[in-house]
This record gives sequence, C-alpha cells and structure tokens, in this order.
Amino acid sequence: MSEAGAEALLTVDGIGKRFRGVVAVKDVSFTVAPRSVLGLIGPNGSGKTTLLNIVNGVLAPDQGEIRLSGAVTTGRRPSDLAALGVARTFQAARVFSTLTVTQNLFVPLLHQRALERRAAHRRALELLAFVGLERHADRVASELSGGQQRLLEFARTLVTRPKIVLMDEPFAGVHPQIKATLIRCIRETVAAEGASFLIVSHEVPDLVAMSDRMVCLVEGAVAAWGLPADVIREEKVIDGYLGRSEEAA
Ligand SMILES: Nc1ncnc2c1ncn2[C@@H]1O[C@H](COP(=O)(O)OP(=O)(O)OP(=O)(O)O)[C@@H](O)[C@H]1O
Repeated sequence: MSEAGAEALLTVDGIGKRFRGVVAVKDVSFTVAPRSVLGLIGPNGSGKTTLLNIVNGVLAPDQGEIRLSGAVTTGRRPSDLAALGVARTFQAARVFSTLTVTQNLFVPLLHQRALERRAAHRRALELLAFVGLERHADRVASELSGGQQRLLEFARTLVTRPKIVLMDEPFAGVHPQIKATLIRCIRETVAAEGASFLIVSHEVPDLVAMSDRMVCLVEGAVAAWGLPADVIREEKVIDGYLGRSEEAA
C-alpha cells in the first residue's frame, strides 16, 4: 500500500537510545501506514525489542519523537498508549495463567463503561472463534500449549480494537499450524478492521510474504526501509544480517 499522500499511523522520527555506554538504537526513522504490516528484521542485539519498548512507552528514548496519527506520544505511559490504540504481544506469550481463556479476554474490558460491556463481551467470544480457541473457552490458561497461549494473547490484544499491534517474535518456536493461524488472523484483521501491525521476526520469508514494508536494523541503525523485495536485496542487509548464499559468495 502506498504511503504517498496518506498520513502515517505511526511515525518513528530520529529515535536514539543508549544503555550506559551501549548504543542500542541510533537515529531510527520510519513510518507505518494505516491498514498495513511493517516487518522489522535485524540480527540479535540490533535494537528491535528496544524500539518496540520505546513505541509502546516502556522505555523513553534519549532522542527523537514517536507520533500516532500525527500526535506526539513520546514519554506517555504504556497504559495511556494502550488506551490510544497501541497493543503489544511479547516474545514469551503473556497470559493470565490462573484465569480461564474467556476470562483472559474480559480483562481488557474491566475499564469499559457498563453500556459498552455487552458488545465488548460479544466481541471477546467472536475473537475466541476467530483464533480457533472456542473449544478451550473454559480451560484455565496455564493448561494451554505454548502456541495456544500465543493465540490467546493475540486475541486479547484485539478485544479493544487497537490501531496498531506490536508483535515481538510471534512465530518463534510455535507449531506450523499455529503459525499459519496467526498469519491468517493478522491478514484478516488488517483487511476487516483496518488495524496495522509492526512485527519483529527472524522468519524472513514469512515476513517478506506478509509485509507491505520492511525495515532492517543493523547495529541499532536503519540499514534499509522499503518494499520487502527491495530490502532483502540491499547490500547493507545482506552484509549485516542475511549473509550470502554459497553460490553467490
Ligand atoms: N535494559 C538494558 N540494559 C542494557 N543494555 C540493554 C538493555 N536492553 C537492551 N540492551 C542492549 O541493547 C542492544 C539492543 O538490544 P535489543 O534487545 O533491543 O536487540 P534485538 O534486536 O531485539 O535482539 P534479539 O533479536 O536478540 O531479541 C543490545 O546490545 C543489548 O544488549
């Protein structure tokens, strides 16, 4: 989808972050268009998780600005950003392990006004079916497999209809069938609800297939940003992350 002329949903503008002497993120800028998927790749330690933490307010940047639909959000707390429509999943899925699957989906609704609750509950049940967990509705979350917990965490992020979902390594270590379900659900959420996704993953072929744009970080800086097919052909991306195949070397 073209970004020309359209206002960006998320703007990452000149972001920098150091941890003591270590530069984790260096002058990083890119945008995420409404109704799109941005894939974020890069070697271990290149600053991907730090950047997600800055976008959702867990960390404050040393330099730069984050904007959501043009409004500056830098320095806002994660709970404020969640209310503005920034949702997040984690490398190790975070679920409320002692609650049932359905109760997990009701947690984001606790702060909703009573009038909105009935519709929101209906949505929670629809989401269970959407990710294929309806048979497990009354099970305690800790009894689910790791992959099912990931689907539950994903469904929970969608309950409040976020504008953008930040996902950190959603496909790592999950069964291929769960991965296929996640990819289908991400695609359908973009198409049906107009949400955007910012997805960090080392599964480059999957990200290339599902992303509208990709960004590659190397040593904390943007090595390339653009169409997936172009990004994976960039010298800096090949040298800094993907490597060369034996025939090409
Ligand atoms: N809380 C912290 N304190 C000190 N250094 C940190 C902290 N968090 C991250 N770093 C450092 O910042 C750099 C970027 O780390 P980050 O976790 O963002 O990379 P990443 O690209 O997400 O890596 P991975 O793919 O392994 O998850 C690394 O050098 C890391 O050691």
